[in-house]
Amino acid sequence: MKDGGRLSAAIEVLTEVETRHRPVQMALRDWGTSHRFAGSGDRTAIGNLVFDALRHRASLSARLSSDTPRMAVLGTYALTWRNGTEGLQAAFEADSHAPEPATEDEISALTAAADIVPEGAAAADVPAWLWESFQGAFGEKAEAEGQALATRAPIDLRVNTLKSDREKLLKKLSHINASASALTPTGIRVVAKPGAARMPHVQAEEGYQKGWFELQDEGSQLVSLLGQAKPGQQVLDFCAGGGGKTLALAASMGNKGQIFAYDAERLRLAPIHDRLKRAGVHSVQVKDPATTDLKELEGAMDLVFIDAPCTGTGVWRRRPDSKWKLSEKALSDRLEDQIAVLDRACKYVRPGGRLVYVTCSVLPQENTDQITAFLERNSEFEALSALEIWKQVLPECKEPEYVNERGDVLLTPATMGTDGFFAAVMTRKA
Ligand SMILES: C[S@@+](CC[C@H](N)C(=O)[O-])C[C@H]1O[C@@H](n2cnc3c(N)ncnc32)[C@H](O)[C@@H]1O
Repeated sequence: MKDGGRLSAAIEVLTEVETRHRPVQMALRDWGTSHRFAGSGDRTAIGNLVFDALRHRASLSARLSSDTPRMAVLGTYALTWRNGTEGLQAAFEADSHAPEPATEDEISALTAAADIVPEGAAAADVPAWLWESFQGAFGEKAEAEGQALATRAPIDLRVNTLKSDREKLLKKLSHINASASALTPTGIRVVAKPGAARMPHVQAEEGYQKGWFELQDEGSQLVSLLGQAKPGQQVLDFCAGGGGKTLALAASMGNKGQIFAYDAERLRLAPIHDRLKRAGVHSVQVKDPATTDLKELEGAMDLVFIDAPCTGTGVWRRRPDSKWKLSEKALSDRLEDQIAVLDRACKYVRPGGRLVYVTCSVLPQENTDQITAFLERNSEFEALSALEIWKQVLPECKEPEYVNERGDVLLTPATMGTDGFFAAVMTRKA
């Protein structure tokens, strides 16, 4: 396919996503199934156009004075991908599968857009109703933080130290331009490429199949380390889901001790069994909520790790469609979930043990405010400084820029090059 056909496909897919509210991955997959002639390069280019259009949906609408999927895709190709209106017109002319050629009005809007600088929520590509929260979190840097959340994310890998080491893996992965991560000692990064470029399929690598590494954002790796999980400890991963943090905790513990991996939704736990096997982890007991309660763990855990259900505003780079789907109702539901999870999970911490609360959100309501309210409700817990723990476990690493009075930390793409992650550490008074 040429670029004209790819533009046409991207408009079709984005229309499906926006008018029929289809999940973007599903809409892309269905398009691929009904257009079998499209090669993998075409699918990548179409996906990149759709994802980039979603990442910059608000700023494109403001700059182009149009909300249509067609203009969002044309704007992505001409402006974000820097092909210009000439490049766009050339793509129309060179391909009989191209969409309807751009009208004069469309070309003038695209030309004028180069000089239009949106402000506030639109400049930051943040939904307008969340702009106040963004400003609360970041003040003057709110626009820059929103813009960083609208960029493409790298592929981050966590070296599984139970089976491999970073030097060895970097050699094995040199053909995909993998390099050592800047912040974590066990991280490997493949930087994002622009335009229609394809990222490597790391799950096809021998090292992935053999469990030498896991796919995990560097921010997620860093907050896992703040648990300071040690060999021989008793740990409850209370919102274990697919087990990303469980695996990181097991590696920190050198496979020694016991991790109980629990999640309220048993289906979310399903992938964990294969992942544990592949990673060679044998220190984890999966606790199925349908068949077990956690009574015997009450007051007995050295560490309870809460990777809380949240709005996921910190991972908008990877899921740009979720940014525009998020509603006030969903935020208030997640806030309720977080209160329930904190109040339930804290019962399992032994006196003197630790409670770690993590979200992949940057909103103060889900982070600082949630911990302030928890500490007010539960006087037997007190805060520890996550920043001080950061300095102990990551002595070589740059420090997070956003740290609240308690020492809770917030990582962001703009400041740390990671997804957005918040972490607070507390202890049960002995
Ligand atoms: C952020 S996800 C966990 C991701 C996972 N830890 C990982 O690293 O792959 C949050 C999880 O919390 C779970 N959850 C929501 N409410 C819960 C509750 N009341 N008790 C326990 N888990 C809950 C959800 O099912 C979801 O799997």
